[in-house]
Amino acid sequence: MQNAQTTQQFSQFKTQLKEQFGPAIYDSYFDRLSLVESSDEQVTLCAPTRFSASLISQRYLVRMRQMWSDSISPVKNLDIKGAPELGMNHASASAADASAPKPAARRMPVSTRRADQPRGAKPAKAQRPSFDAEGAATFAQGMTLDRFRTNETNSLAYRAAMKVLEAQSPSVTTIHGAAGRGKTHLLNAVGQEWLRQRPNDNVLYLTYDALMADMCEAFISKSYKELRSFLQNTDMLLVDDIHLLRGRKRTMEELDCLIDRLKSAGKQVMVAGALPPSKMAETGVSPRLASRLAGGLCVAMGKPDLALRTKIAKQFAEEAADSTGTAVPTRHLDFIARRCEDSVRELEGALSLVQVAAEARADFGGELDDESVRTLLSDHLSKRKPQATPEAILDFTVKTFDLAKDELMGRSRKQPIVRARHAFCFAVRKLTDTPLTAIGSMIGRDHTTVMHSIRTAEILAGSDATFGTRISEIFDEFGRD
Ligand SMILES: Nc1ncnc2c1ncn2[C@@H]1O[C@H](COP(=O)(O)OP(=O)(O)OP(=O)(O)O)[C@@H](O)[C@H]1O
Repeated sequence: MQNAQTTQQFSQFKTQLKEQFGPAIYDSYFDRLSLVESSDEQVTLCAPTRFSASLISQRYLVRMRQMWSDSISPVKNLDIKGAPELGMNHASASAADASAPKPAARRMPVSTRRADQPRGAKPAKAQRPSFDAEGAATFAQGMTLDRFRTNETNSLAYRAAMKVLEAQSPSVTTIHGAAGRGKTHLLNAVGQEWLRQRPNDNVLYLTYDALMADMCEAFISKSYKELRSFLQNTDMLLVDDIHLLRGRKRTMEELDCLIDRLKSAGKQVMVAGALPPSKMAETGVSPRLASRLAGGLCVAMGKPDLALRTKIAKQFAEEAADSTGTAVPTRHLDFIARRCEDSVRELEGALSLVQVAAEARADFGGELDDESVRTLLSDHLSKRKPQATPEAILDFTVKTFDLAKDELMGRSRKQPIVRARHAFCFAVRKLTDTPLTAIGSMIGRDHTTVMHSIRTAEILAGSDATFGTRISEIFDEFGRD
């Protein structure tokens, strides 16, 4: 903790600042300053953001240093740093021990991601902090490149991110896709990897909150010029959730100029949003900004397929097992990966719930059974069950057996194809009220063949584990357990 003397000195200093500059300037600039370090050599003050630190320094530093020396004690150097630079939470900076060693200075971006998220503990989407907390945040620790799983469904976005990191040519890269697909993760991963490779660079990670906080501050203190020069002093810019800026005319104008300037200066800019730039203007993003983005590389973050969801589920479970000692069985992971189709965030939510339930069971020496997992996730999953129609079951069956529709409907007697036909007939019969003749006509067979298929499927489901699993997958998909 600060000792009583330094606390008192700092409060005296703030009173003088108020008297000297008047309440309006005091409220805009000095009120949220806190003391980090105080010695004969050095006084360090902390402002909530790097922008406010740079603004106050440009305008008032010389006079502040003089005032400190005149009224508190002679000091060689007085500095103002943004909380992210100091690697500290501004809210806690005022309570920091002024005599404690200064945390190592880190070049941190203006970022709204909090740094204290445990690896793999929860869906890593961080809460959006308030203005006061803005300067405290940094990249989400768990959103690193090595934790980003890829396959063909997100390979375009991943490759584009690698190009940004290679920085061979100035570029503006936009990644777009629905919520929870991994755009923020990739942005955070690129920013962290960039800093790892180029530790002296200024990487600026802007989210809606961070940008609006800076814009507000610039508006209150009439300092758009300073904000501009602060933002332009960056080596690589990351902008998240750009679609949220819709309707914010002035902010979009500033951002458009910033991207233009950075691009002209040969810097890399990477942007994430819900929609492709070609559609952004329709939803209120300024046409200029949208067209600037459209002129760069635009790639979609695709919907994760089953293979990718399974990879992510395994990674999640391994990390959770490492930290808790409780491993969720693979069959539960497969079930969750099959059922959470739309977003990785939703997948992580379901995994978290099952992980906690598995840990709770383990506390009493038990294991989670299939029924418990289904019950646990029933709210979560029931709304997602597609309607069981013969056509939907046909589509899903060919996917499950990894066949083309033509093969299942054709004449081949090869075992995997015949088994897929049995599974299809069985599932349609059990899951719908479709008559045998109608099932038969879908696959070019008569009703006696369909009856035979259903009987064979019943026997195989009990005797052949692989076939049984595939039947369960079809039943899981359409909801009758
Ligand atoms: N390919 C992936 N590998 C590992 N984890 C992933 C992957 N994709 C997403 N995630 C995880 O899923 C969660 C949601 O991802 P993220 O926040 O990046 O989504 P988003 O596309 O930015 O969503 P929004 O548009 O709502 O901001 C995060 O915890 C993230 O780490």
